[in-house]
Amino acid sequence: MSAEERLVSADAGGPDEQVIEAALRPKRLDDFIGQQRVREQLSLVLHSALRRGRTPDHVLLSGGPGLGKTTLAMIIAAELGKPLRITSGPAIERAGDLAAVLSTLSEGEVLFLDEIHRMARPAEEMLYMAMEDFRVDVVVGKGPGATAIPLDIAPFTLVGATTRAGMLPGPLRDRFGFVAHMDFYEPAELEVIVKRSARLLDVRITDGGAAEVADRSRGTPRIANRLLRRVRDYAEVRADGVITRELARDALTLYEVDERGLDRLDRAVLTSLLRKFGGGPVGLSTLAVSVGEEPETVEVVAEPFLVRQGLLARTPRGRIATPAAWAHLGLTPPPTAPMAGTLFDLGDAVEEGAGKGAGKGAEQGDDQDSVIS
Ligand SMILES: Nc1ncnc2c1ncn2[C@@H]1O[C@H](COP(=O)(O)OP(=O)(O)OP(=O)(O)O)[C@@H](O)[C@H]1O
Repeated sequence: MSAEERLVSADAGGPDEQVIEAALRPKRLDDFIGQQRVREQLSLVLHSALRRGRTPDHVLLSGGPGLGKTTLAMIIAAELGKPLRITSGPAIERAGDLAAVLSTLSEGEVLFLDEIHRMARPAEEMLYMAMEDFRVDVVVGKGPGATAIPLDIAPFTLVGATTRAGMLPGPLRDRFGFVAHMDFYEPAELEVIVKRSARLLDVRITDGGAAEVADRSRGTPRIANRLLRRVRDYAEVRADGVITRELARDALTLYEVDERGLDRLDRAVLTSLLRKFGGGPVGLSTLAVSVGEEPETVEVVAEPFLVRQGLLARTPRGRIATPAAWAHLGLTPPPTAPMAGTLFDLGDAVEEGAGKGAGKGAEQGDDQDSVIS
């Protein structure tokens, strides 16, 4: 099962979903829900630049998919009253691609560079100079006869977005005057987002209905909006169109999204770990075979959320279930289960498992490169 096929995937959906997402985006900072510290800090950066009549510092937004980075980039342009140009790291394969974008920017324009960590190296170096001096060197010709022609560009604000801040080279990160880390949202914040989206989609929802959708949305607005649309379908076909808590619960049970936001794959991995392997430790490949999936799918698609929820830990000896996993699936751990009846320090287990080269004599070699995402 790929990430795109999952209702609870935080990755962007197809073109149809993107049209709906665009309609649901808050347009101004005041409408942006949650991320209070980021919002306040950003508001200061933007408004002080506006008062001074200068372009604000470049902004780096880091955080998982679907948390609102694109939305914030659009809001930044709107607050500044400037146009927004959108491109992405993978679209910039050569320095010339970047030069073409930079040289056509108008004064004060906001350039949104999504997935900035995936930009080609030579383009990255060109970007350093553009960010600092609003100038690029365009190289004409090849070999010994090549000449660098300096080209002035209009002062602009770069908004870079990345899901992997750790992969950005230091010199690039240092050129951003403001770095914002976007966290997962609290259920109460998601509840407000769900209600706002329901209003825009002309869907009737009770407080309880919104809370139920929010609780199952894995801390991510994109997932909340997607679940809301599926629950709306259910409400329209099977009921009178109003989303109550009970209806949301029934609908999401039908879509196999449980009360903590786990879906069928997550639960299959967890169930197998508990029922077939007594809670572990078990190696990634063995666990993946037991649920009929590729190891990569289990590792990339299912595990990060299970780890985040404190249900599964990656250790040098393999994957283990935490006491919370037994409780979530309503099962009693056997006395031999890892850490049964003890207080479980997830932090230690995670760190051991994540360390490079950790666990040379690990029970399952396929767990050694695991990194907690
Ligand atoms: N704080 C928020 N308030 C209301 N809606 C939000 C908020 N954050 C995100 N959304 C909604 O969630 C959806 C996804 O947001 P967005 O595209 O900005 O995420 P992203 O972080 O850029 O994702 P990706 O990394 O995949 O590009 C949009 O429909 C947006 O309206």
